[in-house]
Amino acid sequence: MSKNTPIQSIPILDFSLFETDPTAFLSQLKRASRDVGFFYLSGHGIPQSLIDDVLASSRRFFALPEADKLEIEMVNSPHFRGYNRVGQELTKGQRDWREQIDIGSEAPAIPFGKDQPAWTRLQGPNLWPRALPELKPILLEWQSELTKLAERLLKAFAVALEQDRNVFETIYAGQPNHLIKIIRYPGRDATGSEQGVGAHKDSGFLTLLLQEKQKGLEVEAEDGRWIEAEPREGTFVVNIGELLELVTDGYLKATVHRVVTPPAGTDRLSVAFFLGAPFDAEVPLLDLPSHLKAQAGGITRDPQNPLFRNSGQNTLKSRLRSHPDVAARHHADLVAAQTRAEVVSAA
Ligand SMILES: O=C(O)CCC(=O)C(=O)O
Ligand SMILES: [Fe+2]
Repeated sequence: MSKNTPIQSIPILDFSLFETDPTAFLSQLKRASRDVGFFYLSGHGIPQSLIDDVLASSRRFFALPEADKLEIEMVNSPHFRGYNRVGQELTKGQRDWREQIDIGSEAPAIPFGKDQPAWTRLQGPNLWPRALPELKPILLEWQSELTKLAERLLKAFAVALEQDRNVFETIYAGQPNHLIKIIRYPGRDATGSEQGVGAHKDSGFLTLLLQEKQKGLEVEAEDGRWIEAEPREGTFVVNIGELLELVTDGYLKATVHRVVTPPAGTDRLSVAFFLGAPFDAEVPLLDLPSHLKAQAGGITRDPQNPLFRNSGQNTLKSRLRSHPDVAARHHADLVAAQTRAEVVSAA
């Protein structure tokens, strides 16, 4: 961490440089993801036409009559998929003033059974709105394109960390585990609250965030100031999740961020893609070369938020906390067990 030079802004990285001048790109990547934990990514190769389709169909979904949206309400899904009304999701126990759809990997549900690990309940079908059939094909293409982009980024991280470029293969090989959230933050007049989403770190490996036009995302700097990550056309905001921090023993940084409710009379649209690890994976702890190890700060342990090396257990912990209505209706038996879980030792 560069203690002497607190960050002022979020750096912009051009991924096409990885092909033309890998040494320069990797040094920018290391710096950005170690000092800040956040960067803009341009030159990513995702077609603008697909980006436009995703944003336009997301807008059309939120404009549907409420009854059409409630048809796919998340509380109907034991797998935490579907629509949440404004104020239904919690961050650290406080309401987030946003409406959203959660879309995960498409896979058949695993029948519940005593001998199954609890995370198997996370796997299952998505809920798609009947009133907007275009959403499914567009979002499935988005899943596939963003998974490939995240895989390319993880390979760049592997090389930057002086590992075999396939060291993260367990994360993206087979059926990768990802979650898309399509989010709309209503303006202050509609919410009466500042909290679009409360301050948090992302729990997976990598997050790729598409922002429409309205700002609101803020990143916490070392000195406690909040730095705006306003939308920049043609870019994604990329940030490190807690699992990538864990596997690098804190060399890469999961940074706290939040979204502030947009001004009265406006709203804000964003589409987040979270790459996790397959639910049955144990995340690898990397053996960094000594000169990198010397700069690894260790992970931040929070007794209120234990980190598990098992990906499914980790995801389930986050989902049960964020969606108490789904937890109460479908997983009451797990809620008590959750609190007895142990903090992982990264040693
Ligand atoms: O909507 C955004 O800009 C960010 C949302 C976010 O941080 C999250 O859902 O984890
Ligand atoms: Fe986040």
